Amino acid sequence: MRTLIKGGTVVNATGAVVADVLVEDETIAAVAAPGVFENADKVIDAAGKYVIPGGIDAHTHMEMPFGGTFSADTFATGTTAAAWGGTTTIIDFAVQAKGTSLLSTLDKWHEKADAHCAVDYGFHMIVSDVNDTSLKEMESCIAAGVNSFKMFMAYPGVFYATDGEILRAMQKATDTGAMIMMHAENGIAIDQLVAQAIAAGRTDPVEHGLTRPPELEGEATSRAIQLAKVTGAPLYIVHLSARHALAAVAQARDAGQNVFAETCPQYLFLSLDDLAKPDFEGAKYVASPPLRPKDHQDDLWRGLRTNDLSVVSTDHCPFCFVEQKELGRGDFSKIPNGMPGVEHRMDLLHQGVVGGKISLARWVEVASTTPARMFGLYPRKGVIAPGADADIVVYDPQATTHVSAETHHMNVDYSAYEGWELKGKVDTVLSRGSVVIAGNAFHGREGHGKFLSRDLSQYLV
Ligand SMILES: NC(=O)NCCC(=O)O
Ligand SMILES: [Zn+2]
Ligand SMILES: [Zn+2]
Repeated sequence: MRTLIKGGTVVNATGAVVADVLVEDETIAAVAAPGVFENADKVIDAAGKYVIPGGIDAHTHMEMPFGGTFSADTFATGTTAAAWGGTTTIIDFAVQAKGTSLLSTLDKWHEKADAHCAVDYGFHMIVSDVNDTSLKEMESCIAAGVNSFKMFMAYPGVFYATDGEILRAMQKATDTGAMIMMHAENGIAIDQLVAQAIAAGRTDPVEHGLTRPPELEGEATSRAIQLAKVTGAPLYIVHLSARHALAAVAQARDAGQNVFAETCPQYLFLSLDDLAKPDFEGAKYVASPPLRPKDHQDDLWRGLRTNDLSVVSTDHCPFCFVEQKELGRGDFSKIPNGMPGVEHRMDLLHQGVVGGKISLARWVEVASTTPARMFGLYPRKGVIAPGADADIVVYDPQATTHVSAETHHMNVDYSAYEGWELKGKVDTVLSRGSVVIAGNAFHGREGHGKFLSRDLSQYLV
């Protein structure tokens, strides 16, 4: 099957050029000057549109157990929503429960995801129980294509790891060539602030933000960086939200350390003001780290330009407002942490292009190319080039995306961006050569997505 994507502006992380893209079966066969290829089984007219590598969302949580409930998207609904939004690969987190093994956890996540995903997917592993067995099992995870391990300096009693445990896991990562991903917030100090707020009767959602001050994200980020330096492990700070943490990352990078960081659209576009919305509405915006005062946003956009922030992922972790966020009415600490977003990352980031905050090429780089490189998928993913998987988005920069819970495809009853009109729209999406989105129709299928066994030899970008 030959598909020709004709006359679009092909945008890679290296720049843009008007070209035709020839797809043969699941793979990009050639990129050439317009008109070079004549015969194809199917022609997609991309004139006036961008032709970009499919988005890679390196941080999602489908069906994730949290706070006595599960995030609301299944792998089927979440990857379908991802496809609608131009994301053709997700990397989700398998979550080790304390007292269980990493390998049984991995089996469990395969059971949830295999044969259900609409686009390709991989896993990171959350290590919440560091001991001799689980450290040894990290090697088996790597052999099974999972070579990035998330640890938590937050959530004491749940996912929290002590500095000693982190140090041991980092040593293992250094020995095996794995990546440590860090949720960097000082959970011990935060828990005290949370208890004090509840005791004082301060129970509204905004307290979630006020009890997790940016200094405690900055402190934990610095501590993680020092532990990584001592052990020699590469470190990837997830969902960085605050300028304090960004400064620590920038300093380490300037000093030549292999420290990387991602931020998320919610930290670029939303703020503590959203958490402060009345009538419990702020619960929709409870995620950790919390939304910050608006003046952090300019620093994050600058970090994206300077590459101190290398990736934008969503941390998609949806909980329904009516039935799930409700668990924390009267006690903000019981609101399930997480926000929906997998469907709108590409469009939201495109607003950064429209507003002159990042270039077109940088949009593609932070949303697709760098996550591919960082997590061992490049050049199979993250680039429009011969030999790459034909994961391609035809993006119309002139059309408008209207965001609403009434029309989105995520399995959640609200949108954090309700009513926003975004400039630009996903027009057509190919996943390994198959058209999964065309105009306003979904042509994909549950089970089309394949598990991606990843190799981290490319992580130093
Ligand atoms: N971020 C969040 O609030 N929920 C998802 C779990 C995590 O990434 O820490
Ligand atoms: Zn986290
Ligand atoms: Zn997360």
